[in-house]
Amino acid sequence: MGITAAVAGASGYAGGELLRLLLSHPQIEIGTLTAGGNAGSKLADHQPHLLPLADRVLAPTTADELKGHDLVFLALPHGASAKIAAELPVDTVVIDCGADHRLSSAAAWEEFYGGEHAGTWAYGLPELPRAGGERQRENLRGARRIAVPGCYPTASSLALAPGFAAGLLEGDDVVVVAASGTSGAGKAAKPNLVGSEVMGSMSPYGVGGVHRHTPEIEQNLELAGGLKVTASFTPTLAPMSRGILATATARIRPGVTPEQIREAWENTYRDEAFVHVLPPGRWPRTADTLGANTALIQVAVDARVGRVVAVSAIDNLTKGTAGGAIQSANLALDLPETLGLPLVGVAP
Ligand SMILES: NC(=O)C1=CN([C@@H]2O[C@H](COP(=O)(O)OP(=O)(O)OC[C@H]3O[C@@H](n4cnc5c(N)ncnc54)[C@H](OP(=O)(O)O)[C@@H]3O)[C@@H](O)[C@H]2O)C=CC1
Ligand SMILES: CC(=O)N[C@@H](CCC(=O)OP(=O)(O)O)C(=O)O
Repeated sequence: MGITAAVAGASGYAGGELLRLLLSHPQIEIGTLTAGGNAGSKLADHQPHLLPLADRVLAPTTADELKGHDLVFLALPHGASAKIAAELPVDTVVIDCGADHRLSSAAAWEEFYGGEHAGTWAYGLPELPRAGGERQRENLRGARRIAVPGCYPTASSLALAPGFAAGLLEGDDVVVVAASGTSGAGKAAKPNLVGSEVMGSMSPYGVGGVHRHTPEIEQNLELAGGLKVTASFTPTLAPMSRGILATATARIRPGVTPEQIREAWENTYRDEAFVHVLPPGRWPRTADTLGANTALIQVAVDARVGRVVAVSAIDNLTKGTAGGAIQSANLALDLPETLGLPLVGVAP
């Protein structure tokens, strides 16, 4: 028998995207599917696009239901995964799409999320360069507990990490402004997310350094550069269902040339299957990443102000959640990292 995977939170957006991708994964069989209040209903009531699984009945989200699989994906709200994971066998590969285990600093957790920190797991962003030359993927091979990054940190960290890894940027003045599609907020209805409020309008939220992805972006850039990073992060909501466009800037160190910047970005991702630095003059668009496990990146030097401007586009549900989760699962299970993951999106 092949590798079996359970998906907790199968009725949600992240769970639905996990299942869409797992349905075409050649080595993973889909096992138990669970939900919260919707346990007992059929998957088709929540994910009508997943026809091959339409008649599957959602089980309650308990460790007993999830046990007995090689792999468990948790696509649950923050705070729900730590308890479940603690009850699963230590040799089960558990991939948490939520935030509970992303941060290494308990103080940062308490400041931005509140409550007790549940502990730190291997961070699931394989392409992240680390000071010293390694990639984060080295920490994911054979791992049994993996924390999937937040969608904004995936886009923002991949955008700026090459400059930090090459020692070309100052860490004290990072600014990130990013726009997200509404699926980033999950399925639960929220008054500011109904169509009539979102259509034809863009709006900021979490302004003033309070969004909980801020310490995660800083943590990643610190790993890449080996120096302290402080970032100002502002998220905005865009009238689209999927996609993130992050514009990230930082001060360039004295004496660094535009050629060094270009070379650092191109060298960092030259051998990566999913992360692409576009040719000069072409800019990332969210539409070009839809449904694909890709991150598209471009970088420019704003010489007047001595800053680098890096832009990245991802699909928040694919590379930003479910695709990234499966990429990390492949590494944990010693499968080819790209197995079952789409490089090609849908257009227009
Ligand atoms: N959406 C995105 O772009 C991203 C999401 N994530 C993370 O993925 C996780 C899931 O997000 P998303 O799919 O968007 O959220 P949704 O609100 O769309 O789905 C949440 C899922 O969790 C289930 N659930 C809710 N409460 C409980 C509970 N108390 N116990 C058990 N199951 C419960 C829901 O079941 P039911 O239908 O029964 O309520 C549903 O299946 C979150 O941690 C989120 O932060 C990470 C990166 C990006
Ligand atoms: C548009 C929108 O609301 N997006 C979510 C981020 C989604 C995501 O990556 O995050 P978590 O796994 O950390 O929840 C937000 O800003 O809270």
